[in-house]
Amino acid sequence: MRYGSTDVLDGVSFTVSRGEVVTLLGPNGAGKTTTIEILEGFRMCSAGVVRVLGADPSRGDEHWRAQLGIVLQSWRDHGKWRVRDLLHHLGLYYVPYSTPSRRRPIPADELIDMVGLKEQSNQKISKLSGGQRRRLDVAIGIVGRPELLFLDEPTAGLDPHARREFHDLVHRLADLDDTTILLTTHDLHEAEKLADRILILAGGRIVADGSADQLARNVSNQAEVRWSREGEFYVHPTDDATAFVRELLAQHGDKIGDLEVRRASLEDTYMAMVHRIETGHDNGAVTTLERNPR
Ligand SMILES: Nc1ncnc2c1ncn2[C@@H]1O[C@H](COP(=O)(O)OP(=O)(O)OP(=O)(O)O)[C@@H](O)[C@H]1O
Repeated sequence: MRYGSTDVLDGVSFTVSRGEVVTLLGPNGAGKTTTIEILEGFRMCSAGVVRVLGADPSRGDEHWRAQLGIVLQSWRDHGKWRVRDLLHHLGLYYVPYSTPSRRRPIPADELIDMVGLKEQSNQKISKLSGGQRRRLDVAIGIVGRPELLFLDEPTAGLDPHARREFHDLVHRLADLDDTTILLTTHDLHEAEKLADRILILAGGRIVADGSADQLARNVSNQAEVRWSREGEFYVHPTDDATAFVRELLAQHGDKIGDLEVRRASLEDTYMAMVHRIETGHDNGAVTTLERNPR
């Protein structure tokens, strides 16, 4: 993908299966929004082939568009509308696309309940707080019970409680409605919690593709074993934590306490991979690993 004479995406290639929750991570300016906008049909790519639900997004018709849910990074419209009225009104667009297996739209009151806006349902949108506005954005994104949902930094501005509720909602959409979800976030804990699969975009290309656990193991196979014995605390790095712990217990049995095995976190992995790209120590290969069953 090229803006003017600058290539911002180059050779980005991935497939997402139905019902999968995929998180796109990457530093500011890596091209996450550009990627999502191409998939949504909002931006034409300058080269390459893109298929979303079987269609070229730049030529997607109304029927194709009705299968998608989109939550953009930010938008500020409909200030004079009241929450319930807007959701009801937007829902009407999806009525012709309802099927026996996928009832469309989600009724406004059910939706309001799902995103935790019951107390604000009759409030004007211009009066909502930033976090409440974000919940409304998510409600607008899912009103048509989408097959495929794009979420661009959906939890920016949400408090911890709202964030947790949003995570439950994502799991519910994926598990109960078999919704395929592609989201971007800068919150690595969130990525780890939500994603079946993580794609890391850096330097205009995908540098890693796998579950959080698999990515961590790829960066470092070493685990850290921590324990206490007779009031002393110990730490030992090892490539085979299971064998080490077995031996430790065989030698010291009941005297071992506070046993912990720690692996590299997603943050360690992410930092290492992005650092490799930014310092030019990358070999150009994509780290592709198995997927994580939810
Ligand atoms: N309309 C545009 N015209 C020219 N360049 C653009 C345009 N939109 C984005 N870019 C550039 O393309 C690159 C990728 O931007 P993009 O918004 O896709 O990144 P991002 O990964 O979503 O970033 P962030 O995490 O900051 O949201 C950046 O270098 C940006 O400056």
